[in-house]
Amino acid sequence: MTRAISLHHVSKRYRRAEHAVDNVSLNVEPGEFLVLLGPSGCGKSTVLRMIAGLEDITEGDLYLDGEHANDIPPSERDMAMVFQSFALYPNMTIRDNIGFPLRVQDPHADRTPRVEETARMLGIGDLLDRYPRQLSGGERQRVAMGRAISRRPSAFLMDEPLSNLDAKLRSQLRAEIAQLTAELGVTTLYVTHDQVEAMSLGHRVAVLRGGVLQQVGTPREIYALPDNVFVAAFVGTPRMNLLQAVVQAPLGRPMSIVLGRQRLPLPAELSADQQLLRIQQGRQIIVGLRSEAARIAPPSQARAGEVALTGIVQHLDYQGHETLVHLDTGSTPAVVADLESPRQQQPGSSRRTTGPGMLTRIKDRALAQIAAPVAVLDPPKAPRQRAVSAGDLVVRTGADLRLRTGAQVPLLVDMAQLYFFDQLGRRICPTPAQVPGL
Ligand SMILES: Nc1ncnc2c1ncn2[C@@H]1O[C@H](COP(=O)(O)OP(=O)(O)OP(=O)(O)O)[C@@H](O)[C@H]1O
Repeated sequence: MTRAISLHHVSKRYRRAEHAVDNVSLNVEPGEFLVLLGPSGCGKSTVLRMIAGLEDITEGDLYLDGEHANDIPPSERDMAMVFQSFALYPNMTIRDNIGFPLRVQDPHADRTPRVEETARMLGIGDLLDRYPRQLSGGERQRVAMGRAISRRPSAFLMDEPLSNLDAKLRSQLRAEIAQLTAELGVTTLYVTHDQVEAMSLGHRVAVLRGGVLQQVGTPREIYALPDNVFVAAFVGTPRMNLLQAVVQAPLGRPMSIVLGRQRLPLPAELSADQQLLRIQQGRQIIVGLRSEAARIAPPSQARAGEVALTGIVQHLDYQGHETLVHLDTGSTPAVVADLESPRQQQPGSSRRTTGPGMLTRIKDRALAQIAAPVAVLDPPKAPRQRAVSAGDLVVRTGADLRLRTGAQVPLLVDMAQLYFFDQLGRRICPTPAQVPGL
């Protein structure tokens, strides 16, 4: 049997500390693979542990198959957890490790068929008589998985099970986990801070920040229609470029988006989506563009819907099959609070910042209005003193394009691929109707 798991306005506070999990509501369908994604400390493990019954729920309700489950003891929830650390019994063989939950369930039952079938599914059938110390990290994590699945629980709760493994093994085991859980058809909640893992594994992904659920959707929805700048910046590699901008909508003249010292003209005939920007006239907004939304090419090669900018090459990030070009276009990146690895400014940068006091005040004010997104913008008309920077825009090019740092290059931006977010970081457009194939 596989379970439906439902959280209704669930919060967790550890003693008097602030919320580790704040008013999370989430439905996981039977047989679904749902990934909880977010930076370190955002409350992912706490959500998982509350579902497992290892943590009390401070407020709100948990339902398992529709039954109120806040007070059901962990042993009666019929769930199996897999942790980051393998935690195998060192003095037991692999056979006994995998069979251990079955022994607890029924000491007299013949465990052999189930243990051998489980080991076969995980490709460790030939390791059953070894001890954990005689296995590699990947093999040990397979055994840990085997122990979780041997008694066929109704749900798997996996807490960063692959994070101790090297990249190659991680990607191999990721594929195996996807296959295995699909084969077993068991509801799975999987915690990770790795967006690549989340996007490749989850039927749906739930993004958390600071204990607050930001967005739940299929990987495609999360990538194509991020609800706010946090999700936009957290999902996708390289990170979405997020630039501070101002909307100019003069009466009787075409609208444009001012990005520092350059501007993006909008067509005279605005799409329904672009009309939504009109009410932002004169306000600061955030423009988001993924690195594939702009290309290095002269205005003469512009296709319909592309507009020209220029940038100065700051840094070339050679990736083998492509190069990521870091450019300075004279605009100012928006700061997204709580991102694990915000884009660093290079040493020597003397760009004016708002300072920690100001940042905190703006952030607090934003949080007071909405519990979710926070973007921090420079105050309007802040004098900009720019020196060396890591650039404000990253663009992909073919690896064979020869560029040198310091050179000015022409850019073409595909206006159809832009995202616009309001001052608090909430998406204004595109609207779902504008994104085909979702
Ligand atoms: N037992 C505890 N007592 C007090 N605070 C705790 C406890 N466990 C977790 N926290 C706090 O709750 C918040 C959420 O922690 P949690 O472990 O759920 O985050 P996470 O997203 O899983 O992080 P990571 O990816 O680093 O494991 C953090 O601020 C953490 O310090």
